[in-house]
Amino acid sequence: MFITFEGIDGSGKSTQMRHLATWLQERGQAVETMRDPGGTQVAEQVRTLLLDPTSSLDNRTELFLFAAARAQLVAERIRPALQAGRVVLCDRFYDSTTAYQGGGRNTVPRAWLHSLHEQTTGGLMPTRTYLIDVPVEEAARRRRGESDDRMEQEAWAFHERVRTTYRSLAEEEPTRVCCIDGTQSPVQVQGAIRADLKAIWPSVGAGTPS
Ligand SMILES: Nc1ncnc2c1ncn2[C@@H]1O[C@H](COP(=O)(O)OP(=O)(O)OP(=O)(O)O)[C@@H](O)[C@H]1O
Ligand SMILES: Cc1cn([C@H]2C[C@H](O)[C@@H](COP(=O)(O)O)O2)c(=O)[nH]c1=O
Repeated sequence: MFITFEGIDGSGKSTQMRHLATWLQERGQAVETMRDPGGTQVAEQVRTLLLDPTSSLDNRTELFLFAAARAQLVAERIRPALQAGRVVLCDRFYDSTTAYQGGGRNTVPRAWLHSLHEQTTGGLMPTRTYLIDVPVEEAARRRRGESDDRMEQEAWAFHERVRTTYRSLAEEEPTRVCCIDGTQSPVQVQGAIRADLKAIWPSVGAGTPS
């Protein structure tokens, strides 16, 4: 089972992934958590370059660096973990490229992004994706006081385009992308995620409740 968490910066997806990992582990599942970009030595180095506010990157360079980090993460960690029967939880994945480099920057057409993903990862897609949807204002409020990485310094309109693209992905792929109202309390958001997961994976809810 491969589950990803998506949303604009500050939406609360990392918080939700942490809580879901704990819940699954309490139910006896072998869980591996990771983040994209990152999760391997090489991909963490690429992440540092990508998110450094002083990095001046051409849009195409940025796209290829995200794709390179993901290729490494898939080869080194995600595929081996899935093959070993573990549950993989990943903070962001390919949908982030569609939303940020596609919707946000309009770097290259969507079909081109798909074929880059096919070539670099074999087209691996999550079983289920939780899109934590919050308005841009709310996400900015939640991020206040935290260090701003390069993408977070983008203009308001950029983040609006990213959010719009995410929401359209949820409409286009309702069997994979589950859009959750992220303005609710963390407990309520987690409840919605667990309810959805139990519906698509009934045996997971049968474990000892926390
Ligand atoms: N449902 C919520 N309501 C209010 N605050 C929240 C909620 N979920 C998370 N937060 C707070 O918002 C901030 C951002 O949360 P988190 O780090 O989980 O978001 P994120 O989407 O992973 O952010 P980023 O993409 O910037 O890493 C944290 O201070 C967190 O405690
Ligand atoms: C995978 C991926 C990520 N991004 C952006 C989205 C965020 O601004 C950062 C990652 O930071 P986070 O704290 O881990 O959320 O990178 C992107 O633009 N394209 C991608 O493919």
